Amino acid sequence: MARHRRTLYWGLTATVWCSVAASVVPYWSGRAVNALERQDWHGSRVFLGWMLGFTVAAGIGRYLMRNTLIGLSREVEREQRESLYSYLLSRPFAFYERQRVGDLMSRVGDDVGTVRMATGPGLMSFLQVLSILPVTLGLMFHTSWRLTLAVMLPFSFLALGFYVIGKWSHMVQQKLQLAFSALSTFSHETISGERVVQAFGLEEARVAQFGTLSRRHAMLSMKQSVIFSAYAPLSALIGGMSALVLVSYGGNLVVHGKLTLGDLTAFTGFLVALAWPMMSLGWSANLFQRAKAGQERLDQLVHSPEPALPAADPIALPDIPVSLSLEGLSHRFETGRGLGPLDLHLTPGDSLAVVGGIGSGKTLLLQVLAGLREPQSGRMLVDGEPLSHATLRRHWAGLGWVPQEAFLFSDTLRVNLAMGRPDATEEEIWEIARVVAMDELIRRLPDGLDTVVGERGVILSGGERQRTALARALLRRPRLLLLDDALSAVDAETESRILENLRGFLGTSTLVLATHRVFVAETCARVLVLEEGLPIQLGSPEALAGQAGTFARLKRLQSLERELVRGA
Ligand SMILES: Nc1ncnc2c1ncn2[C@@H]1O[C@H](COP(=O)(O)OP(=O)(O)OP(=O)(O)O)[C@@H](O)[C@H]1O
Repeated sequence: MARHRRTLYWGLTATVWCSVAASVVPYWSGRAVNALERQDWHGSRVFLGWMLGFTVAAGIGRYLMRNTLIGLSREVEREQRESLYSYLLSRPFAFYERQRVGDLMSRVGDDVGTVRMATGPGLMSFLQVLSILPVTLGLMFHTSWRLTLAVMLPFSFLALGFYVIGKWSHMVQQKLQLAFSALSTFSHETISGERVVQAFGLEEARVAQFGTLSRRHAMLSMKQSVIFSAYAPLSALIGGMSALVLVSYGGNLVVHGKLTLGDLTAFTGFLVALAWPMMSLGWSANLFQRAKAGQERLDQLVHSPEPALPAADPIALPDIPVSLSLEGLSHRFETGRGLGPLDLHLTPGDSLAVVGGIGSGKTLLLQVLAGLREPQSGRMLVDGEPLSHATLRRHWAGLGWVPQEAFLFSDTLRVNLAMGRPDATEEEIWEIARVVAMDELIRRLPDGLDTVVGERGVILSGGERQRTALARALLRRPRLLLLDDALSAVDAETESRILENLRGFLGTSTLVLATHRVFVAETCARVLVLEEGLPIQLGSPEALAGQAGTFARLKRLQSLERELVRGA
């Protein structure tokens, strides 16, 4: 809000204007009644004129106040959402391993919304009370200090009531937001995995689980509504008590000639003018409690321990492939599984295949080489320089990384392909399409390169998505290409063709690929075999095939398998 001080001052000015004008109306109505009592027709008309004038002024002030303050809250909401969005995009890989998407969505959506309600309607009501109270109270004291003290006495209980209800509301709101986040996480997961849910007939169980979470959310919402609805009756009770005091004590003062009838009328107007702001004070206190709980959750999110990624500035890269060295590198999880310790050296233009069983650490190694995962011990040198926060963007600028799960955006094929090279020409795109053997496919698509591929590339098959992801990486002409089982969904024949094409296309780029297929590994100059995260064999495929060990065993098995397939 501090950034919008000027708008805030304008809003505050409009609020004061509106409140002062509204508070003064009863004063003129009192004077008009007194004039009528004296049968001073001219005076009463003048006073009624003033009344009308201030009512119009209050109306204009109210319009400006709402326009400025509610508009400001929408602006602050937009800024908060955008800054959260760019905050999220500047988080490293480790941050996302801890997060649940549904929870993030509920924070960026719901929690930001609670903050807006406080900075908009909440703040406006609060400012209205602050500005209306001194003027109205001043006029009331000026008219009769005895009656002012008497009618204001019940209002002191209101503050106590609001305090107790506010504390309770904050507690419930924290639980409510957690319940909403659980609901949102669960539904996001179910909808993302909808095919698995349906294929395994899990609908009923998921619906029942959703029902449990939804009931908890509904129960807490009801509780919050009950708390919220306590404000109005409490305010009405206190307001009623004040009116009772006004009629009994004020009437008594009029009877004994200590107060005029006009003053009593003015007091009624003052009480009406005070009633709404006093009632809305409870409402705005509740909004502040909700916003406090929401902002606490947003603060937790933006105080993550991981440092932000360095800014993505344009980088000029050397025109030669990368050299990489891993020295005593290790990354182990709490379970003891993981990678390393490992020493490895890759000269510029080297090609290495990483082979191993399920969970042997292939993906982890590629994530470390990609600079996505920081190793717990040891270090990685890129072109002889340790990879650090300062050199990370430089490393990424020359990197082509194709993960196991190809991720496509719900845009055209062209946008998905040219994501890392928006300036790529039509010829370049087609050249790459031929390398990854998808030129035929593109021609068959209804709008060719301009076909929209749907969410996560739903209109493409797994193998087609993988080839698109590979083409996207190749279009960048990377100095280092990392393929994490990137063609696992492509048939063996097409994979051989793509690898053949790749050899010609890549030229001297440094290549590391993780694979389960021996014939893929054989296209590389060297093979590293991992077991339980440890290197158990390293050498040329020919040398490893001649040694007794995992690689030779895998080669025998897979050759047999291929013979059988060919025979069939
Ligand atoms: N975020 C994580 N938290 C805990 N353990 C993990 C995490 N990521 C990976 N692991 C563990 O580290 C080990 C190596 O995982 P990795 O994904 O590198 O295997 P992989 O060789 O690529 O397997 P696959 O061939 O099945 O893809 C596995 O035992 C896995 O359970």
